[in-house]
Amino acid sequence: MANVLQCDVAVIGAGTAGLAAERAARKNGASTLLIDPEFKGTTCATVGCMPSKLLIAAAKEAHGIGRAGLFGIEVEGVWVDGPAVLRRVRNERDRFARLTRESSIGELPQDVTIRARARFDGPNRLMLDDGRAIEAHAIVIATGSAPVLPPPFAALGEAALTSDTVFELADLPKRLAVIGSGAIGLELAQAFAHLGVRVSLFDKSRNMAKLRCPKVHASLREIIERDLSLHLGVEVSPDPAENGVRLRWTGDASGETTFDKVLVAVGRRPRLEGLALDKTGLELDDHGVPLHDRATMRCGDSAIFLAGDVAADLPLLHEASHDGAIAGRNAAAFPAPIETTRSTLFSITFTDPPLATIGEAEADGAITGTADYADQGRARVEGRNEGVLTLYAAAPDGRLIGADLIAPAGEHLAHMLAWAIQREVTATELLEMPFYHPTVEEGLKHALRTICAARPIPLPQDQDTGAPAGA
Ligand SMILES: Cc1cc2nc3c(=O)[nH]c(=O)nc-3n(C[C@H](O)[C@H](O)[C@H](O)COP(=O)(O)OP(=O)(O)OC[C@H]3O[C@@H](n4cnc5c(N)ncnc54)[C@H](O)[C@@H]3O)c2cc1C
Ligand SMILES: NC(=O)c1ccc[n+]([C@@H]2O[C@H](COP(=O)([O-])OP(=O)(O)OC[C@H]3O[C@@H](n4cnc5c(N)ncnc54)[C@H](O)[C@@H]3O)[C@@H](O)[C@H]2O)c1
Repeated sequence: MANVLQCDVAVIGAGTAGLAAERAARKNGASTLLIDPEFKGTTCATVGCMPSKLLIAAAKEAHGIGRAGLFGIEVEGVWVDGPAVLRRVRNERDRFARLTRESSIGELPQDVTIRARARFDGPNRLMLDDGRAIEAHAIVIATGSAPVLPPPFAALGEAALTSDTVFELADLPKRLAVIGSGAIGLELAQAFAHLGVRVSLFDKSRNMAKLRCPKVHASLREIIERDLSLHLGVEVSPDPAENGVRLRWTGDASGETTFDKVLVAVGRRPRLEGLALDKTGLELDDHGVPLHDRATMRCGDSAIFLAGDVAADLPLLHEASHDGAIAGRNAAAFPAPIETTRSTLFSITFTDPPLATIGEAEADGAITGTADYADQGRARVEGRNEGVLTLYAAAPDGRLIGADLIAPAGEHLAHMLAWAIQREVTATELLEMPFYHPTVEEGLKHALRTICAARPIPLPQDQDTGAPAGA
């Protein structure tokens, strides 16, 4: 039996979710094993959040210099050193990955980490690719997700990039096609465009980033079309060409052009292949993902839990980390279920300006209020006067339930709104809060007052209903 390891909780996958699950299970008194073939650091640090934000940071600097003329500042002789930009992205990325390995992974107790690939051999038993087996009281699956690369793009070889390979480029391409206008497509297409790459962005859908508010979508479209060539509602087919790729598109528009590289950002699939889920007896949904309860992350009435992107609920970093904490705690407490209230749904896409979707858009009798940032005081001062914010509130009291926005300082506005929505604050109550002048937060007042006027809901007593210059 030397080749059979025993533990209370086995966690498959040492990404953000798996590390959180192992930590939570151990903190709750369980003996744990954490299995990963590589332990190379998380997707976030190696090929996800951090390298993408590093590229965006470089793009922001380059774009800022281009805007200096607006303020009467002339800058000459500027050029983008592509290899240097990408070197910094990789150097900083490698530092984040190393710190993750040294702290989150390196400081785990001895004998917790198992360097192997796992698959199920029964609901409580795993087989490892090194020949060993693990028997566990409960098991957490935290194997993450991988980019989808449809066969016609896979056939292009090195000319087709995904988020796994794009940060390895030695230099910026001259002409780049980006397929998919979700979070990855929008962020990277705009960043490359701001770094001087000629970018075309394609999507088969007419709606970018699954946006709910048509006004916010129209504003996003206007902003994106300033930077690059946008083709929505098209089917794209690629062919290899000398030194690149020939793309043809048909649908709402048609055309063909040659690009040096194609970045494919058409979504990510949960990494479930090779896990032999058939040995678990779990019920799967249409996409092969085990049915599970987001309040406990437990799959049916089994001792198996999901955490992170593999659950395919909300493939976001803070959700992966929360999933892991919930799954690990519940796995340690198994079979006693501990229900957790999930936080307000919330995603930010780091375009310039940032785009965010928060909470719910629709409810019976939902009221909306919109703020336009095209002429908002502080936004105009900064030369960043563009964007739209739509707030959703529930009848009858104007409780805030959601928002869609693309706005200057949008990531900060989005946090403030997500926190207010989670606290079930009403439009009246938010208007009672102090608003400093001149700030982009003042732009919210118009949307909040529109919501109050729509019902009508009382405006706060003793508050001026006017507006200071440009607010
Ligand atoms: C380009 C990009 C940008 C992003 N930007 C953001 C952002 O700005 N903000 C945000 O919130 N989110 C962002 N995300 C999403 C975020 O990175 C993910 O939601 C998060 O990293 C998922 O973590 P995870 O633990 O589920 O998966 P991972 O970190 O991928 O961990 C899964 C682990 O499982 C291991 N594994 C797989 N199969 C097995 C097996 N059979 N046996 C053992 N181990 C296995 C893998 O080796 C891996 O270590 C971005 C993603 C991408 C791709
Ligand atoms: N800032 C962030 O939080 C951030 C950043 C990057 C990624 N992420 C996470 O990573 C996930 C994956 O990102 P993503 O952008 O790859 O996926 P996505 O699901 O967000 O968007 C994919 C897009 O590709 C389009 N598409 C699909 N097939 C296509 C085809 N054949 N031709 C043309 N268009 C096609 C879809 O219509 C959709 O608009 C996101 O859902 C997000 O959760 C988050």
